[in-house]
Amino acid sequence: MTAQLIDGKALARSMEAKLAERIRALPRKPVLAVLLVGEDPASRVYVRNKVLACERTGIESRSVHLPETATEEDVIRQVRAWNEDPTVDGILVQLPLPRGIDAQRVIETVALEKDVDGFHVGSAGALMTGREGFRPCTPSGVMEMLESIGYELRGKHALVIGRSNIVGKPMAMMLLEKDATVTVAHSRTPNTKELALAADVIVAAAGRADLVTADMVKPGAVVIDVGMNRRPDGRLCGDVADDVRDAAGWLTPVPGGVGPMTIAMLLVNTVRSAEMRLGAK
Ligand SMILES: Nc1nc2c(c(=O)[nH]1)N[C@@H](CN(C=O)c1ccc(C(=O)N[C@@H](CCC(=O)O)C(=O)O)cc1)CN2
Repeated sequence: MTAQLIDGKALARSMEAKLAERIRALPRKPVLAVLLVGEDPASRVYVRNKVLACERTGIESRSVHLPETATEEDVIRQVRAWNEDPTVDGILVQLPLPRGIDAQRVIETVALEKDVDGFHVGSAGALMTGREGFRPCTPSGVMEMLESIGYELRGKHALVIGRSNIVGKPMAMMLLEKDATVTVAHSRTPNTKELALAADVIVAAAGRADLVTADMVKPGAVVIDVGMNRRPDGRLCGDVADDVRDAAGWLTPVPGGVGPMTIAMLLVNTVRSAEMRLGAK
């Protein structure tokens, strides 16, 4: 069996086109404020891709780039300024932040109604209790990808590998909300292979190349690769080994899978925030 690929880039582009239409119906462009701190090369790429996606869709992005030497107070001052600016609909602080800056404190400073990353504890609580709120972009993108193939999660066994606040935990909540039976494995889980072999859906989000191999995958399973790693030769790869193509039924590629969908969902959240602020929804 060769897995069918779920093309995240194509799905993201079709979502952008629909968003562009919604934006044209608004009295002004939605505004996304983007804060990058330091010189992390990957973060620079992601922020650039977000700004480009905003341009394609008709969202105004306002970027601020603070130096590596910026203090936590510098970062918080910038976030507070955007909180108070009524023309800003969404605030994004690119992670990771440089060492010495308490990322959680910065995230909690973002006004809940502008938390388009969905990382604020209030947004996390809303997700946990099934209430309305902004949801983290990567797991939301994964849910869109599953929906795009018409996958019915009810009663299925889903394994999430990774327990981060921005992917693993919210991913588990969203799968649970759709009536999947969810297991979360992590670095201390002794029997990840056994759990994976029993899973209909595997979401690999541990940040380790080749973590999921073909011998861990039930034939026909859906395998979602959230990993973003670099091989020693510089090539980008996910957490899922190449040979999984021969075992899975569906597979997301890296690049061109979950990454572009993460950005698309950020745009969705930003447009939704603008619509709420402008009374359009
Ligand atoms: N504030 C946030 N910080 C981080 C988030 C986030 O959702 N919000 N998630 C990750 C990084 N991330 C988004 O910022 C992200 C990662 C990868 C991609 C992407 O499109 N990747 C491309 C390949 C890009 C490349 O060439 O390197 C792909 O997969 O095709 C988008 C967003 C951590 N930080």
